[in-house]
Amino acid sequence: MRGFLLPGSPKRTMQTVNQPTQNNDEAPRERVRIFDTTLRDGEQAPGYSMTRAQKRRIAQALAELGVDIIEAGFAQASDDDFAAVQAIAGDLRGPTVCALARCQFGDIEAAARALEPAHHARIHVFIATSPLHREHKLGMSKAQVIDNAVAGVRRARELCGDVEFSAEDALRTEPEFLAEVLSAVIAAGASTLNVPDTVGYTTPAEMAERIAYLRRHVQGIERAVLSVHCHNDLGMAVANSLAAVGAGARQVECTLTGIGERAGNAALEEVVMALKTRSELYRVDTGIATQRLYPTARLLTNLLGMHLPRNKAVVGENAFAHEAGIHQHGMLKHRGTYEIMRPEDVGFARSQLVLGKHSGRHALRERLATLGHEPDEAQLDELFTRFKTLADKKREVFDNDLEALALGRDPDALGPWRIVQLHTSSHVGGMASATVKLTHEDGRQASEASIGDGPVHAVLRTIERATGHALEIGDFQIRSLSVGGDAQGQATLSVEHEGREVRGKGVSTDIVEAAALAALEVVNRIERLSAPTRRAANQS
Ligand SMILES: CC(=O)SCCNC(=O)CCNC(=O)[C@H](O)C(C)(C)COP(=O)(O)OP(=O)(O)OC[C@H]1O[C@@H](n2cnc3c(N)ncnc32)[C@H](O)[C@@H]1OP(=O)(O)O
Ligand SMILES: CC(C)C(=O)C(=O)O
Ligand SMILES: [Mg+2]
Repeated sequence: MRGFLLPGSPKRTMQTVNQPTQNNDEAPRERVRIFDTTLRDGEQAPGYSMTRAQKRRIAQALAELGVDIIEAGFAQASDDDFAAVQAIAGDLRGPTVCALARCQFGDIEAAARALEPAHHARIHVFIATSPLHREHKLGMSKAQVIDNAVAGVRRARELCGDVEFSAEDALRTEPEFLAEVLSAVIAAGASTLNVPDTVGYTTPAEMAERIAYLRRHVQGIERAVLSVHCHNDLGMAVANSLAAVGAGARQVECTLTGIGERAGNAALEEVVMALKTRSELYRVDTGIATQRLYPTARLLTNLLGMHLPRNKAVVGENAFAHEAGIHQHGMLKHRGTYEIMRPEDVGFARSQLVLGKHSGRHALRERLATLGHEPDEAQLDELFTRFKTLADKKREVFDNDLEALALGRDPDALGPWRIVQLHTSSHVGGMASATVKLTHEDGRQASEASIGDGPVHAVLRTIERATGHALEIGDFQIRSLSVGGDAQGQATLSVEHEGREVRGKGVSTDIVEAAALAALEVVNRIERLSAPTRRAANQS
């Protein structure tokens, strides 16, 4: 992990910053249920299909996160989706496990069968209510939609005590008709009424108005929980969900990192942290263990092989990282100047002050001090000039670079090791092998060969053997810097060495070569860092 821990007690600081202006902490808060549909609506989007084993692992993590309801799948969709719902229902004790079904008895009965092992089960039946869907998709009149909805809910209630009903495309449905459908399904036994903005069409003001309208006009609404399910086609899924909560909705349907149909669903972590951070406005609680948000999001993205944008709210790599000098100066004085949440509260270890070309002297001095260097003003000025020149070239300046600067060495120096030859071969279903020939600036040559689980693994092992440095890898990432057949791949590698982090970067059109260059940069940094110690040892 790059960056550094800011001084002072974070808890005390942030409490001061986020002092709610008109908060009456004595007043009882209502609970908003978090209904997670990562495994159903999230999975429905192209590219996010999951295996049964992956779904079980994510369901377990969602349970640990503290979600109230997990929509595990659509049992009628396929044998594997059925089996996934069934397995998750058997695995979990805490949260309610839910399965989606059309208003068709076959779907509802499949959902009930799959949910049999569940401690707490919910069948979620839906039918579209908007004119567009009624006329063009279902070919049903208003009366037929109501009949199907009521029959579906009744059948579900015969099989399960907890039934949710969704009026698909509710926000483009005539409000009076929507209220009529919802009144009918409450009478038929639904205890949760979901109001989906299926195509992400609504706005926060409109959503608040619709929820308020339903609270006034749906008969029996006091016996049911009103829920929202917002899509993000216009980027307003979270804002619309919050507006619904503000107007009285007490269940929010959402997905981790916002994956879902088209532009996705409301992102769970954003909804939860908005409710928590602005609790003086919403005055509700969720049962989410917010410290698990980042690890759970990481698990999902790793399992799906997805890449989150660095600026993703709450769980993105930059969510608590600061590079600009003015911000870093503010952060060093008081974290609240540029952070509205505590990184620890969402599962990050700490805030990061990343040193780059936008950084200033305050952050440079602070970082040098934590590395054991305390330059006077004139030395700092000189180091600062050299730091800016380096930052212009490198974009991000690591601790190793700063130490080299402080010790008067050239942080850009290559070597001592260089690659002379690199050869790898691999085939599907078998081991990979690598052969590497290296030269050292002291004249040594080293040639080694190794096998590994893949070509990158084989290359890293070969470099370890050739240079004699065991690399304890903390983090390894490969990302594409451009697109097309000749795209450049960038490998970044971070290694634990004698209690500190050493990082290396390699860029090539061949990702195996990029990984080799990154590993060699780490080895070279380790050797350059230990050079004075070695010299001193040789002299004594
Ligand atoms: C907004 C949402 O996210 S809704 C959930 C969407 N999720 C999915 O569709 C994923 C799972 N779906 C599937 O695996 C398949 O679509 C199945 C197995 C459910 C159905 O497959 P098929 O029988 O081949 O039907 P297909 O998907 O092509 O068409 C949908 C049918 O369901 C009907 N239908 C759609 N919604 C509903 C509903 N809520 N209640 C009753 N019938 C419905 C449609 O009118 C159409 O009927 P038709 O076959 O008589 O014309
Ligand atoms: C099935 C319903 C809840 C849905 O996903 C939607 O309308 O977006
Ligand atoms: Mg949806």
